[in-house]
Amino acid sequence: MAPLTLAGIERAARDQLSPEIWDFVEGGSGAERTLAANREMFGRHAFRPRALVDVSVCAPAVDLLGATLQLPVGIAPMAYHRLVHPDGETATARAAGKAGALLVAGIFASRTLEDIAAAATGPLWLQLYWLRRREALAALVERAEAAGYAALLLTVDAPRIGRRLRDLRNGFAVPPEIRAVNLDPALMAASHHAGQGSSGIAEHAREQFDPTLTWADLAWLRERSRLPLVLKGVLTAEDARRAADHGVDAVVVSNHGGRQLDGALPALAALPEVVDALPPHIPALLDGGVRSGADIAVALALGARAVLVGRPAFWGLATGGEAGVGQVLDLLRDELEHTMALLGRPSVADLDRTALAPWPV
Ligand SMILES: Cc1cc2nc3c(=O)[nH]c(=O)nc-3n(C[C@H](O)[C@H](O)[C@H](O)COP(=O)(O)O)c2cc1C
Ligand SMILES: CCCCCCC(=O)C(=O)O
Repeated sequence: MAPLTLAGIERAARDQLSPEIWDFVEGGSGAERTLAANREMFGRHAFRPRALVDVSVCAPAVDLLGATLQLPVGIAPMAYHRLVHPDGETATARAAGKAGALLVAGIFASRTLEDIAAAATGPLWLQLYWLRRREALAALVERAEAAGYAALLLTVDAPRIGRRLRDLRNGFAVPPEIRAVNLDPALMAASHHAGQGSSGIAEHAREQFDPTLTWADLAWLRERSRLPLVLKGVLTAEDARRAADHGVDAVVVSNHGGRQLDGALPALAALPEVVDALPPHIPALLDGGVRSGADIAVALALGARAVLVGRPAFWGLATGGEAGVGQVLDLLRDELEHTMALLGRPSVADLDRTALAPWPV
């Protein structure tokens, strides 16, 4: 029987992957408090269902930066999809397109930006880290525009890589046959070697990520591209207001899936203050701990325009390539429509804070 929950797909994925890769995917930073809290926050909300509403048609479609998503879900940017399946990002792109979901390809994609774009049939964004070598960034932006990417997403919660104890203990390094093919190999050398008590990921970031990045630098990126700009890693009202002041087009409320600052606010807890601080024309997305359609309904009710899922996409990819990612997205769609029907809120516009109450303790 096909898995009935994402947890079933997660269990199957664990059997497919080596312990080191499993730890890299699943792990968080420090004591993994934020990783756990991302999930726990969803359990703090109860639904307030309304009766006698016509729910014969439940429509989860939303508009996002000029595109329609049939499913208010995107696949979060993740490095190296080929770590978990030989087809890598092109399989993910095909599955996202079929499901009407967004794909955010990562700067450390293991397939070329052009191959990913050719496989994509839905909205496609490119994620960037701010590298010290700005000319490498500029070249990527130019390629992304030419290949038809619809937005640039800049990750702003990683001036350095979080202390991921599992990776440090495992001495995790990216296997030599898996490459960030869109970047000069010389830039990526450190990611393939783990020093004593370190990981290749941490070494690479120390060498290549620019920790001097500030709000003033966003103008440099704006000058190089007319694509909408999305900031990922906003957790406070203060930063949401600054993002709006700097003309950002959308933000992702995210703590990087608990992989960066351990002890940072759970993403769902930060969502209302960010939404309330943004002007209505700037949408907020949320990622971190979304594992079911009911979770998506909670996030939308708290004001997210859409959610991103990270690890679940890798579970699907590991277990079945394109079909596996499709299974994850189809499950999320079925569960979301089911929740909307039983909640008496048949469209996304009906999902607002009146749909929720604090879970009674
Ligand atoms: C294996 C893995 C690789 C990731 N790589 C990136 C990346 O390259 N850039 C980035 O902005 N976020 C990266 N993330 C974070 C995700 O974009 C996202 O914020 C997080 O996975 C959401 O939490 P979830 O996994 O609980 O859904 C990565 C996450 C994982 C699990
Ligand atoms: C080798 C480059 C660093 C990849 C970092 C990927 C990432 O953001 C993650 O959370 O892992």
